[in-house]
Amino acid sequence: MSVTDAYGTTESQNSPKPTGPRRLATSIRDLTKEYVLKSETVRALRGVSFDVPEGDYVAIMGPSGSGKSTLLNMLGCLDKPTAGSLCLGDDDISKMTDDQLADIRSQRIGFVFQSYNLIQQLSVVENIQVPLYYQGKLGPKERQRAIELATRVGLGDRLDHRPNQLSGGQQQRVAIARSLVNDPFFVLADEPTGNLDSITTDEILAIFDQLNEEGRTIILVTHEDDVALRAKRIVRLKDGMLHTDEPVAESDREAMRERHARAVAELRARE
Ligand SMILES: Nc1ncnc2c1ncn2[C@@H]1O[C@H](COP(=O)(O)OP(=O)(O)OP(=O)(O)O)[C@@H](O)[C@H]1O
Repeated sequence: MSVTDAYGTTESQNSPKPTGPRRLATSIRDLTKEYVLKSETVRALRGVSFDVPEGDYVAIMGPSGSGKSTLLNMLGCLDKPTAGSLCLGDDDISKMTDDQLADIRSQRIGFVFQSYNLIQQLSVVENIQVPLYYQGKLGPKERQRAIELATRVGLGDRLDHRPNQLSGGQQQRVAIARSLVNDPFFVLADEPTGNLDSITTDEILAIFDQLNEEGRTIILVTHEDDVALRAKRIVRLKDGMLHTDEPVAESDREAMRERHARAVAELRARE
């Protein structure tokens, strides 16, 4: 299946990005998801609509049961909506076959999970290459790209280490590098700092800041206000509906970055 962008052009990994109006990384319209159980139907999403332009940095929040994981599953092409649409470029995932969903999931979505989800038997470089493996792309060029990404996230001196020889923060860096290897529509991060201490959380959020400054689109699910306030925009779900969708003022983002940096400096001084 070819993957086309919002202008109908087929994208390749290195295709130059056209200038002009901002393209959409994803467009969500009246997204509805119902789970049919024996005795009841759970309406997990009830008509959610919003767009994510390329280069945006969105935090998705909401109380337990509000539909965040359900939305994340669809953004990650792990599940299809009951009604409504979710477009990645011009492709609506609700119209895709399971095979097409699997292709787009492995080729154009970058996942970062709370629990890193690395393969213990593989080295840092090999873990970063895993999404390419599923496309049969494992030549020297791809290995070089994985090495560059490892170096990019500060693991240039850990290329042959296994996950169990790395700290939690280093493992999450591997996961971030892996998420970028396919030049994804967006990086989809599910509570990426949930298992990390505050120093490491700040380091990981700094990597996201940097990636976003370079134009990467980031969609992140979090329960933590401090993490959400590093994003450019916060979408809140409530009872399966979009409750609020608000930009984060640059001054608030900067204040949060400074607060994190101060906290890290204080912790380091105590060590
Ligand atoms: N596979 C499923 N079958 C039936 N109901 C489900 C299923 N998955 C989720 N739900 C229900 O859909 C609603 C939304 O769940 P979801 O997991 O998306 O919420 P959430 O915001 O991610 O919650 P949390 O923050 O606790 O992870 C809940 O009422 C949940 O019980």
